[in-house]
Order: sequence, then C-alpha cells, then structure tokens
Amino acid sequence: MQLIRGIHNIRPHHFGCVLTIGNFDGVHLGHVEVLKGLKQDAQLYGLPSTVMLFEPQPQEFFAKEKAPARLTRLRDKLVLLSKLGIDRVICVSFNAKFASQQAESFIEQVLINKLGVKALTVGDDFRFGRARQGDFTMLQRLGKVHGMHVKSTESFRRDDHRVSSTLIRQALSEGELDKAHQMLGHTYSISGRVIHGWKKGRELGFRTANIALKRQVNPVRGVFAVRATVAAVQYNGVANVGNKPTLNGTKALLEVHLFDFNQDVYGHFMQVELIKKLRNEQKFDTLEQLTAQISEDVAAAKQCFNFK
Ligand SMILES: Cc1cc2nc3c(=O)[nH]c(=O)nc-3n(C[C@H](O)[C@H](O)[C@H](O)COP(=O)(O)O)c2cc1C
Ligand SMILES: Nc1ncnc2c1ncn2[C@@H]1O[C@H](COP(=O)(O)OP(=O)(O)O)[C@@H](O)[C@H]1O
Repeated sequence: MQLIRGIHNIRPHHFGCVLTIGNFDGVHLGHVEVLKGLKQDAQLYGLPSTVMLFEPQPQEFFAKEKAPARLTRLRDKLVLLSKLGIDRVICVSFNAKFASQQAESFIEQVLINKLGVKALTVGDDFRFGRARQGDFTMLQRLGKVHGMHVKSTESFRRDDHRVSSTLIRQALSEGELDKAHQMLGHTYSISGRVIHGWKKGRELGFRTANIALKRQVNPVRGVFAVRATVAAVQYNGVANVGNKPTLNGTKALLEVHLFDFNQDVYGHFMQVELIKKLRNEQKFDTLEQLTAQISEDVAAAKQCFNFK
C-alpha cells in the first residue's frame, strides 16, 4: 500500500483512481463494507483503490481536547487499511488553510484535476469546505459535469444499531469490550513505543512496559487482560490504563505486565490488544494493597486466558 502524505505530494502519475473520503477511525465493520465497495469499483474501472483521510481528524482540529477519544492512531489505521488490500492512502494535513478551501475548488482542483477520481464514495451526510458548503448534492452535480460517478455509503447495521465510531467509543468507555469488538470486527488495541517509567514496577515485583497515551481522552480506563505483541512475538499479560493514582501519577499511561517474560523492551514498538476488562483503576492507601491487588489481577487474567 502506498502512502501519500499531503495533497502537495500528489504527482501527475497518481492521476486516475477510485476514492473514498473519511476519518476511518477504528476501521470498523461499517468502514470495511465501504472499502469492499471501493475495491469492487477499483476492479471495475481498473484503477487503484484510494482512501483519503485526515490528520488530525477534523473534529480534533476544531474541538481540540474536547474532541472525542481517538480509536486508532494513524499508524494503526494504515496497518488495518493495508491488511484490507487498499492500494493507496492519501493522508491530508487538516489545517486552517485546508478547512477554509472553497468546496468547489476542492472538488475541481483536488478530486478532478489532481486525482482524476472516476468513482467517489462518501457518506450522504459528508460536509466539507469553507463553512461546510460542500455536500453530497454538490459532489453529484459537479461529478456529472466532470465524469466522476458519486455514490453514498449505506449504514452498516449490527444488532439493529448503525455501527459507528461513536457507539464503539461508548462500548469501550463502559468496559463492554465484546460489544466493541463485534462492531470493530477486530480486537481494540493500543500501540506505541515502550518508554521509561518511574522504575517502581521492579520494586513492586511486577515490571510494566509503559506506553504514553498521547491524547488524554483515551476511550478506555481500568485493568485488562491483554495480548501484547513485541518484536513479532505474542505474550499474554495484564495491563492498567490510567494515571496510577496510588503513586499520585498525572499522565495517562498504558502499563503492561507480561507473563513469563524477562527482557528489556525499552524503545520497542508494542501492540496491546485489550481482551477483557477486569476492574476499574483504584487509589490504594498502601503499596502493599496495590501489589496484593495486582497479584489478584494476574490470577484473574491467567484464568481468562485458560478459558479462551
Ligand atoms: C495489573 C495492574 C493493575 C494496576 N492497578 C493500579 C491501580 O488500581 N491503581 C494504581 O494507582 N496503579 C495501578 N497500577 C499501576 C502501578 O502503580 C504501576 O504499574 C507501578 O507503579 C509501576 O510503575 P512504573 O512502571 O512507572 O515503574 C497497576 C498496574 C498493573 C500492572
Ligand atoms: N514481565 C515483564 N513485563 C513488562 N516489562 C518487563 C518484563 N520483564 C522485563 N521488563 C522490562 O522492564 C521494564 C519495566 O520495568 P519497570 O521497573 O516497571 O520500569 P519502568 O518504570 O521504566 O516501566 C519494561 O519496559 C521492560 O523493558
């Protein structure tokens, strides 16, 4: 899969594609349906299947820290899209200049002239351009003029709910991992590089590999049974997502204690799949109480894996 970073990196040889535009946060089953349609179009037209997404996501740009929690970081989105067989991703930097572009000029200059889009799929509620003037009707009107076929995505439903990033965030924040996984079509995971912590883990008897949660508004909190992948090897473990109030921590971290493991993994990339929520994070009066509880968490997580 080819990645084009920014509209300015679109070259003449990129002309001609079938396209879909969106955030694809979570790359959930609703997105997968859209992407299936995109791949069919790609076959039909003999052109590369192309996804245009935005970084940061528009809501993050406008609402800053009030934006909803992110389900997937860009890197994870790219891995998922690549696994789905998408040919090309255009990652557009969403900034003030882009947001203020006239909707017509986005369609004509970017979609028609630069990308040569032959078939475009967007949600029928998709709005874009200065003052959100661009919409589905405008796309269809200009599409007809320039030979770009425009169609809308249909809502993908599961158990009578429209699968959406919002519903998935809600399920995750309520600790309903199974429900979230059913809508995602894959397990929810958090990934990043292992950073140095406070070196308390070794004193407590449970070393934890830590990942910084860049955006504080992570949809999940608490203690989980997890499956972690480091250097292409999978390990079971137990993790805390929170700011360790017992130690008066302030930064949100994901801390994973891996079972049957004793290696230095600082700086390694680690992917952590959350399998089952065990409990909420707590502030303990003493470190002894915290370690006793972690021992119980380890036992509970191991039991959970034995039954899987
Ligand atoms: C399974 C597990 C559960 C945890 N639960 C809590 C908790 O409820 N409250 C808390 O303050 N810290 C909790 N922690 C975080 C520990 O305080 C933290 O891992 C320890 O202080 C080590 O920190 P360090 O990696 O920065 O050295 C938990 C850690 C693990 C691995
Ligand atoms: N079983 C294990 N689970 C997690 N990390 C481990 C384990 N064994 C060794 N390590 C290493 O120890 C580090 C964590 O030790 P810890 O004392 O908690 O320090 P820190 O505060 O830097 O996280 C991890 O980053 C990893 O490199």
